[in-house]
Amino acid sequence: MLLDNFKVESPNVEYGDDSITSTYSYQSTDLQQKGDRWIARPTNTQYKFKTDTRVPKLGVMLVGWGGNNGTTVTAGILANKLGCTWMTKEGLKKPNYWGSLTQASTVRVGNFLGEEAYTPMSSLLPMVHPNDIVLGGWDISGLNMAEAMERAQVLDWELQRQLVPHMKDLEPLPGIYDADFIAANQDSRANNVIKGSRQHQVDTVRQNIRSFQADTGVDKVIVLWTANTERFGEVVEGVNDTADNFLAAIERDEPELAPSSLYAAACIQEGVPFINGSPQNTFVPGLIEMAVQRGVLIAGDDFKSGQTKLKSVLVDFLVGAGIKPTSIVSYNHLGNNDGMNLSAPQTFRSKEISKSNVVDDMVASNSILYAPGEHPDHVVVIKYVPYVRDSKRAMDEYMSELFMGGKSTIAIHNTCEDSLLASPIILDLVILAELLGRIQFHREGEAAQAQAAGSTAAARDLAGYQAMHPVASLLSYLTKAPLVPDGTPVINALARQRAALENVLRACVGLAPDNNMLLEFK
Ligand SMILES: NC(=O)c1ccc[n+]([C@@H]2O[C@H](COP(=O)([O-])OP(=O)(O)OC[C@H]3O[C@@H](n4cnc5c(N)ncnc54)[C@H](O)[C@@H]3O)[C@@H](O)[C@H]2O)c1
Ligand SMILES: O=P([O-])([O-])O[C@@H]1[C@@H](O)[C@H](O)[C@@H](O)[C@H](O)[C@@H]1O
Repeated sequence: MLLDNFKVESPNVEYGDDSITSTYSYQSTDLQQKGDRWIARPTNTQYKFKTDTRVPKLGVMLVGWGGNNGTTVTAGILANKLGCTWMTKEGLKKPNYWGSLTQASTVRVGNFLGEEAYTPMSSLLPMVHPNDIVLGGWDISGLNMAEAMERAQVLDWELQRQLVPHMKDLEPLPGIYDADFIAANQDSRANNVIKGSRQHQVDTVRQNIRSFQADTGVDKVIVLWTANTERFGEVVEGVNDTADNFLAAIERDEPELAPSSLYAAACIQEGVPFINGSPQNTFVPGLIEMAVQRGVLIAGDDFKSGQTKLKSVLVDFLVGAGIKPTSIVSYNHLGNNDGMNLSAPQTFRSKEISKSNVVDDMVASNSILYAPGEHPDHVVVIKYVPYVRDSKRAMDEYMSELFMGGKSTIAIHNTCEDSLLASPIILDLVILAELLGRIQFHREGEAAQAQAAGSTAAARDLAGYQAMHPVASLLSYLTKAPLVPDGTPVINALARQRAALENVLRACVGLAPDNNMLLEFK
């Protein structure tokens, strides 16, 4: 059963005019080693959460707006907003937001008279609705969104035809272009670029953001990178290793500053969240320091949309079942511009890294199966085959060792329009990033200590509440290579990632995590 009108009544939650406050008892475990024995002590920490329930008018500026993902997410929002339907050989199609965690997934609330009861994830806390998002952005290719949507060849023409009048006047702003960071085959489309020094480029992007907010009247802006995958940038001492060095390096026009990092620097200086949907190391140490100093949300890297998303489920299942994956080969070919850009070794390497590291946490979780330093063979292959366009063909082979010397081979073939997988993820990233910006918390005792210590206003408000850490690891479910605060665990297992996000949202309305024990029925 689906509960579409849902509210928690509890002494632990209060629904106010502009906020929801909750008291949450966070259970964890304190581990200590005593000789050759480990002692686990359950802990119980009282948290208070406060969620501002005033949902803003959200503006989203996409870097790479004219790409397959950018045009598809734009078209998807318009089709839903306009209620477009279109006929195909399979019959009438209607718009939806399937593939979006926030818009099309549910959360178990409990059991009613023996029937499991669920509510839409979007009903847990007030969130931006995708239909209300105002889009803009930059692209080094000057095509308007209607022309770019046609170039992308993702959506049925019967739908595109209806959307052309609504997209032909959507023009991408000139982008920051540096041929050294993407494949040479992208140069021919770079006809819409910001000329001049890197300082001028950053200043221009900052002005673009301010003008977009003023012209559209949006309350908040979030910028998301869905432009081409860049090569990994070098971390250079004195250039991009600290916030101050990064800003000075821009002024000196240092060449080893990637366009994606320049956009991010512009956003962080404008106090605008920046999300990286590609695998390159946009967030060099200097940018992370800048974001943390200024309390600006950053998140990434690389949308987790298809082959890797499945891998973060399958390997978790195998290792969790005590089966030992020993060889993982992930091959795919695709024919879109992303695939063309990835046909260059330096950009492919960025993607190879993000697609390969996704099993590390699961392998490390089971030392019964794996000796120290042991891990499965893991190969990633991506080939560019123009004919298949956006319809990626993924073939995976998982070999594992079983009971008594047995072997298992799982072979998977997976065909999908890559942009139809990524577009809902783009929506989730911006909707959840906006929501996280409205959630504050404090731990028992900390608020008083902070107030006594006269904590800086930026760190806490008068009631002692503080914002979530600017490095938004809660968005890990949506990324292949989760960006996490220094010294914190990188979790790739999809079920754990989803549980972390869902349980924080539940805590904000005073609901405990779903422990799945169903003791009432045992
Ligand atoms: N399923 C998916 O589609 C998926 C999954 C994970 C990651 N990604 C990543 O998302 C990104 C976009 O994918 P896509 O299929 O839309 O690619 P695309 O090539 O169709 O679109 C990228 C767009 O970015 C523009 N661009 C490149 N550099 C730019 C810059 N510096 N400034 C502004 N615009 C710039 C290009 O002109 C192009 O229009 C890629 O990096 C891809 O690896 C995609
Ligand atoms: O999300 P996923 O399917 O594992 O990975 C995808 C790759 O397989 C594909 O080759 C690439 O073009 C996409 O950008 C995406 O990264």
